Amino acid sequence: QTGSANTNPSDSADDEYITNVSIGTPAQVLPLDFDTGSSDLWVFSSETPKSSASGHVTYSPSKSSTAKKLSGASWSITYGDHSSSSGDVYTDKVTVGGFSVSSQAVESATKVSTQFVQDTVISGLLGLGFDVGNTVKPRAQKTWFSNAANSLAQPLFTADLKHQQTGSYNFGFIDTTLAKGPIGYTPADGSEGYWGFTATGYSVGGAKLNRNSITGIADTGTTLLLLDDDVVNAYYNNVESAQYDDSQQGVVFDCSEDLPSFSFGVGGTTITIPGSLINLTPVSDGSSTCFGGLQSSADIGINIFGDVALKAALVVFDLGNERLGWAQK
Ligand SMILES: N#Cc1c(N)n[nH]c1N1CCCC1
Repeated sequence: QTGSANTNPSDSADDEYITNVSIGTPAQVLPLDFDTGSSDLWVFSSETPKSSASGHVTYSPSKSSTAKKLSGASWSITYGDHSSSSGDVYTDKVTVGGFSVSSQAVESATKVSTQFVQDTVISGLLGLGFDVGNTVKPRAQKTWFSNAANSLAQPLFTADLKHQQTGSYNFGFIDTTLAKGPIGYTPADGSEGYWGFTATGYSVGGAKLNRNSITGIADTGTTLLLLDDDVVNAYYNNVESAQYDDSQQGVVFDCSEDLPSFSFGVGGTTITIPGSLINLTPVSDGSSTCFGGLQSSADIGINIFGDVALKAALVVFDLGNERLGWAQK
């Protein structure tokens, strides 16, 4: 068995990607942010304060004949950007791309932070990280993918995110026609709950890859490519107008710049991010100053291959073999 779901950028900056998920009986369809960097499936619900839920599609367990309260269970999560949410837990049928998990932990939000209240295009997150990262207490719950894995044709999923176009999350199969190059596989470290891996080197503007390895995570829930300062500087030294903008909290440059590509080696293959994907968006509507898609990870303490990097590749999240596959597209 397999599943295939379309995913769409939330706005003109590809800030996040929205995927519809069916929860309960009859189906309640919620737009969720699929996040390989976390491991909770949580939603805005009938239990979310009305003022916070305004503008959001919500899940009502009382309207689902298959919903069951998970007695005594609670959850609370804080993300790296300091956004947070918490609440209680139900189990219900959850269908993604036509594949159903009959009893999935659906974490209902009784509290959500301002960032989520304001982000009305999503109704929550579907974590695709490792189960060790799940925040439900007293007993951690499995992710939707973890519950699905044994019934899928293969215990893997792929992410095909695109710039300003519809992409896909496929479950249980690899559609190699989505890629232009071979899939390079490398071991994945799930011990922290993330999909950790090591790139073997990098280069700017089509030069030969160096041998400076980069260890980081493949994270669909992060917009940017966040790397060490020495890598960021090596890149922007090639961008004449690049400067650090305190108010924007990042490197900006003239939108008219012809940006170099950024390449990294992984699993014996090379993934090249075209410069166009690194010109993320004007700092404000109509501005001729643009914000960089490559920024420093120094304040985070972990390198994050977020959507800017993922948009250049077909990425295979292979749980069965504890490995990540990257293919140029
Ligand atoms: N910060 C952060 C973060 C991350 N590294 N992966 N997913 C994240 N979020 C999902 C929703 C809010 C933040």
